[in-house]
Amino acid sequence: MAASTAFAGKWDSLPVTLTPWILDVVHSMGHTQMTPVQASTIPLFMRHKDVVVEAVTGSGKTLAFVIPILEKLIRRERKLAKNEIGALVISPTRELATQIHSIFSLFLSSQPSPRRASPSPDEATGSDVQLDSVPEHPPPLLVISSDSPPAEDLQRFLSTGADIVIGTPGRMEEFLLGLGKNVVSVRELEVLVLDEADRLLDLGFHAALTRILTHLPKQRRTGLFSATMTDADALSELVRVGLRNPARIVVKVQSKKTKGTAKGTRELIEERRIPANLHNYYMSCSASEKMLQLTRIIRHEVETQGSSRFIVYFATCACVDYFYRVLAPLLPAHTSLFSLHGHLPPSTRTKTLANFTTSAALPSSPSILLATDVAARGLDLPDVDVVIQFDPPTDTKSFSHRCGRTARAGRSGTAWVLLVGREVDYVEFMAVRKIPMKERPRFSRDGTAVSADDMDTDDPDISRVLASIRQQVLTDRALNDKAAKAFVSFVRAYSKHEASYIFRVKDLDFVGLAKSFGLLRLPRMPELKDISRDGWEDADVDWNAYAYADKAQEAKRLAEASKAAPDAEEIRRRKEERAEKEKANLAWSNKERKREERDKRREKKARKRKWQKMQAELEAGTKRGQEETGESEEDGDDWEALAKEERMAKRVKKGQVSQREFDAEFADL
Ligand SMILES: Nc1ncnc2c1ncn2[C@@H]1O[C@H](COP(=O)(O)OP(=O)(O)OP(=O)(O)O)[C@@H](O)[C@H]1O
Repeated sequence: MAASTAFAGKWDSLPVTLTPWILDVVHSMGHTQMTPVQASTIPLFMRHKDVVVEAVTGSGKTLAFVIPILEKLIRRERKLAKNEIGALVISPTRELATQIHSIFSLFLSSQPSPRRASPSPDEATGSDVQLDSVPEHPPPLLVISSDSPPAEDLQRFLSTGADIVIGTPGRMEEFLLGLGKNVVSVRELEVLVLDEADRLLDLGFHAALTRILTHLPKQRRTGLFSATMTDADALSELVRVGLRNPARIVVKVQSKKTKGTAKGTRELIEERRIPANLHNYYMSCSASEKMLQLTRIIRHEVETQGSSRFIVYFATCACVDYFYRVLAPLLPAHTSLFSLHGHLPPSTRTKTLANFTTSAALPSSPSILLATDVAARGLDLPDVDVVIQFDPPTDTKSFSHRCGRTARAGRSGTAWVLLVGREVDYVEFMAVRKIPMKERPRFSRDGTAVSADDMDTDDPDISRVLASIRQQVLTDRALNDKAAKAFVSFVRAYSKHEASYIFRVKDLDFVGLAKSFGLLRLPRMPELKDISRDGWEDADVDWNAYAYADKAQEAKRLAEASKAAPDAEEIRRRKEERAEKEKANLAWSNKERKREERDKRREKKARKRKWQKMQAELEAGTKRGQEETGESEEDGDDWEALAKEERMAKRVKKGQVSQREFDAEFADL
């Protein structure tokens, strides 16, 4: 079905009636009307239909499955036993699972206290009547890879008797089929939801999901949700094995576009896979200018748009880790920086997200989260004004998910992506996928646009940025390690781009890129072996004296350096050792060569013997063939092949065919 992003009516217009306290919670969230995806999905999912739901980011998909799950469990005739679960939600990241868990918790903590129909005679006479304070529906359980062991999931389950379990695939499998196999009963399971289903498959959880699906009862309802539900083979396979005759719900966004013609302007309706209120921009600049333009976009957004909360996406964990350490002096004063990536411990990730979400971001004191794709999907971070993709994502679907962290639930937002050189072809690539982008020119120092003609003029601020980053790197050798690691990881990630005909390592401007990273020298890596180093200058560094800020790390470096510095005797010994090794290698390779030659000779002899034997058999067989009848087709083929071989052997003898051609033809005989 197609729908606009406008709201789709009040909650009481649903063809199914929601439980009053559920409706109260929805209203208390400030949601007076349903979004289109909620209006389409809730009645179907509540009415025992499997669903595959694709709707743009920030369109309210979470409530579209949370409400039906709660309604189904509330309406059960028999209460679930303590070891039974009624619903499962699986999501690809712990952050997203935690967010979904908190929404279920909000609902379940708002359920009315259970009342007994009439007090028992004892209670009626007693003055201190004890009402049952245990809620009818226990709080949900979260099972994610975290700092606690899987056994604790089970302990918490047994103590709360949760009906709804939310988790990541690996930990969920452990909970249901590993440690919890004989404890957790899925007999009564009514609903399974796979949130960000396509991502679950991209991350390689197909096998784990299939094992979980097979373990669950068949009469359950299943829902698949995502903003990018492509018809990938794996997804179709999942739908085939996990869903029964599902309803496919696709909520499309339509936006108006004015087109100028000779006769005036015309309004066109454009279908897009990003929110209608998202301003989606791209900027084309050189590699060395990327960092400078990033800082100028932020400044522009803060000063002219009043933006205060940003997410900046980088290609790898190492890039986030490094730029988090060196970016601050280039940003507006009083900026709070946060970093989030998959190599951080779970507890740090949780804390960072909480701090970013609650930081008092104002244009006078902006908050910027530097992140990898771990923060691309599903996260509902409030009031994100701007998303900047410093590096376009390797997975093309991530593009719309990253942009979708802003412009959520009808709010407006802005997204930028920085593209270098032929990467601008990405604009067309995304347009075909209904993700349109508008070009924005580069910013000059005073914040005005730089015309495309000035593209090649080197901005003096590029070297200022480079100098500023280098200056910081020089204060701590650890930063140099991080810079090199980030650079190498960037190049490696670049080679894995899905749109590989656009993002080609061989097109990378390594020198410009290295400048943008503020490198002190170019790292040793195969990709850089044959590049031109024009325009590159190593920083003037005394590498022996360049120290780690961390005292223990520096002491270790010095100790290793003194061990590593060889005296004359040691140099002579190493030389001899090397010569010995080379000799041994030479001897070994000679031996290897001789062995190969011997093997080849043996093979040749064996082939010859085989051929002679077959020739003899052929002669005998021809005689027999004259006496017998009814050869099988296969036998016939064999004889034919042998005859052909004999004919060809004769031609080899006459010099009409080379031995090599003969061998190639009959190599498998
Ligand atoms: N009916 C509604 N009215 C107004 N706001 C709503 C409504 N339903 C949900 N929202 C709000 O919209 C925001 C986005 O919702 P949600 O996170 O469910 O989106 P989503 O479609 O799952 O996005 P994504 O694809 O990025 O995961 C949330 O802040 C949520 O509180």
